[in-house]
Amino acid sequence: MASESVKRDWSIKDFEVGRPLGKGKFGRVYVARETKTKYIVALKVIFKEQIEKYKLQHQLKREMAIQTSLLHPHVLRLYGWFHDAERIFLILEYAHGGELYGELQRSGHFSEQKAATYIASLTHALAYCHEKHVIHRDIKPENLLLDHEGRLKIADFGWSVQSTNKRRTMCGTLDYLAPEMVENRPHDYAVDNWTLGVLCYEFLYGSPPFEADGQADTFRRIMKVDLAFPSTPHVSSEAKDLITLLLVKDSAKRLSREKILEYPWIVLNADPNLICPKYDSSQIIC
Ligand SMILES: Cc1nn(C)cc1-c1nc2c(-c3cnn(Cc4ccccc4)c3)c(Cl)cnc2[nH]1
Repeated sequence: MASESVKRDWSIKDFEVGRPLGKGKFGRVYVARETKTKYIVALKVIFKEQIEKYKLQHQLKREMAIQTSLLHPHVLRLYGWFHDAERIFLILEYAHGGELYGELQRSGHFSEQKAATYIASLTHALAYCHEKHVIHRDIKPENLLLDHEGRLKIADFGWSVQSTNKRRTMCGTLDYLAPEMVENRPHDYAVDNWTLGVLCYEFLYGSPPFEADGQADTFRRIMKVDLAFPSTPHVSSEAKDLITLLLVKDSAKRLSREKILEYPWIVLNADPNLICPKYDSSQIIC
């Protein structure tokens, strides 16, 4: 996709569209093959009518601008886009390994090695995003994909923002919300650190730490940081300590990205073969 990805006049004729991969509220994602190069991509099809109905033009433009600008091995690439009368097409990197959420549902929970590898991958990706003043704000297992070697890829920047000023107003989805987002207070990069704590817990126990029957109960549990660790032999006290250092109500006191990557449980368990701090100059960036 190297030279083609800078092509300005893509159309649906440039692709052989295959099976649907998933569906979101505003459209579906299909696997597709670029006809000339045979390059496999994911084609996200969004209906203009839906975007107009929910007044999401600005959010979609922001998602596209942000994801196009991000170049990191653990962030799904947005190679380009095009549109016709009814639809907008996003040409996305295809993640051959599918949705991490499906793997978590099938296995029930991950090993400490797999959980630490995914948390380290996410931390590198977030460090990169935060350097570019991007807060994802909606990291959850449903937005995480895997490549053919099992490397994690963050997808769907629909709720991310380019944060030039320090604090932002609220949005986001339930179980992964930091307290400052639940209270609709301005928030910054530290919300993604909280989410790393929620995800580490969910990777190891199979469900998020503040899960409850209704939204009000989940909100209350988040605000109280009502954190409990079921007794199980497959989760070490070191893992629980890391989660506890991330799920801190005061955002300024959450473990920093640098400290996460140096944390002994991460260093001991993460697989360096599946973690890419960044693209190096020798890698061909399509
Ligand atoms: C599923 C699946 N199974 N296998 C073997 C590969 C995949 C795969 N899926 C993707 C996908 C993919 C699919 N659905 N979704 C979820 C979604 C759908 C619509 C709007 C927003 C989010 C992402 C992508 Cl983008 C990019 N690459 C993908 N690869």
